[in-house]
Amino acid sequence: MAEFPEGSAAPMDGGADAVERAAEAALRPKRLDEFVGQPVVRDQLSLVIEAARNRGTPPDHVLLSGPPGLGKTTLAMIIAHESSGALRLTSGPAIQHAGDLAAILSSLQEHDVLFIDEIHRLARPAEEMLYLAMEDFRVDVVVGKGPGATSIPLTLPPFTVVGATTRAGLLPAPLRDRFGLTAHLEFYSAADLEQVLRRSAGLLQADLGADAASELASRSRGTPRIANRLLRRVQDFAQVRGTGALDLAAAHGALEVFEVDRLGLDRLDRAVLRALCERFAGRPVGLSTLATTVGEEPETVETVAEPFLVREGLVIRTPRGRQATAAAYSHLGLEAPPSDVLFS
Ligand SMILES: Nc1ncnc2c1ncn2[C@@H]1O[C@H](COP(=O)(O)OP(=O)(O)OP(=O)(O)O)[C@@H](O)[C@H]1O
Repeated sequence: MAEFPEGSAAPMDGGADAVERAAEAALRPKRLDEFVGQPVVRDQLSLVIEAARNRGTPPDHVLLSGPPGLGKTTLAMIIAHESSGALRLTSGPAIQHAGDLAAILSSLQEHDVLFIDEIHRLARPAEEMLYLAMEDFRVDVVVGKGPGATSIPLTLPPFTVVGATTRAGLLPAPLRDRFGLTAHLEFYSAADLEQVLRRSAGLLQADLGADAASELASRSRGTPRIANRLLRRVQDFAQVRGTGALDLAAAHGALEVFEVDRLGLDRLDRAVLRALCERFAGRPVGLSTLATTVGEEPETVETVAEPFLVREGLVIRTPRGRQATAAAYSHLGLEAPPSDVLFS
């Protein structure tokens, strides 16, 4: 299991390199009152954390769901910070065997916050071990093999599990039920993203123009991670090809170089839309066929591209598959097929 100093990055984004991750970590809010937007989730967490603090117990287990880059890891770090616990990070795919989880659980200290990213990908035996640990603060450690194996019950100190998932629907009900608080993170409004950008520019000691902030906010796919990345690309552009100022011209220049379109869609988003509109001519398409067409994993299409395209009304999910809407055609500058094809 990886342990990271508070505020450092989790090993969460296969595509981001170490430099990007370090830059991301530097911009992470450390306290709940620095966390922008998501007022419902913030309010719920603040209540749970304060009540636990008053009781002298760790906060109840928390499940965070939502698309990538909306702040799940950041919130886990904040929960640890606000409840004066140490943060321990791991992920569902990193736990291959129940023994891996037993080792992690048996090393926990009182008030630790155990963050399990992609918790929907935990193997079944580990999942069952986690039920017991979350409910009774107990783990059965198996010693030896075969008929001579014995199980030694181990009492764990009180701790908090923060689970993160992009696919809450895949979590088995018994695991979901062990979380005292389930919070869903929504895409951010442009106004919230402007605030994220202003805060990040302040930390980077960069003077971000108001119109540049507003332009970047509206092109960040409702996602703070993307807003922060765009900000850094605007800094690059301003430094190399601009006047040094983070103004609207530098924002437009960077957005063009990095092929971010009017709605903030990126290469994968547009590939999905093009496949639905051109290749499949507006007919419903199954997820795996769509993923193969754009050369991505089905899970990536479903969790990374699709939620925003659906929110923007460019794609709809029907029982027969994914379908482009008339707005998708219009966004790509294509003529939409007759409505009896589009909504057949
Ligand atoms: N509400 C927020 N206010 C300010 N910054 C935020 C907020 N949410 C996220 N960020 C910033 O966005 C970046 C990505 O956030 P984070 O890593 O927590 O997302 P995530 O949901 O855990 O993503 P993933 O599912 O890919 O692991 C971080 O650098 C963080 O600083």
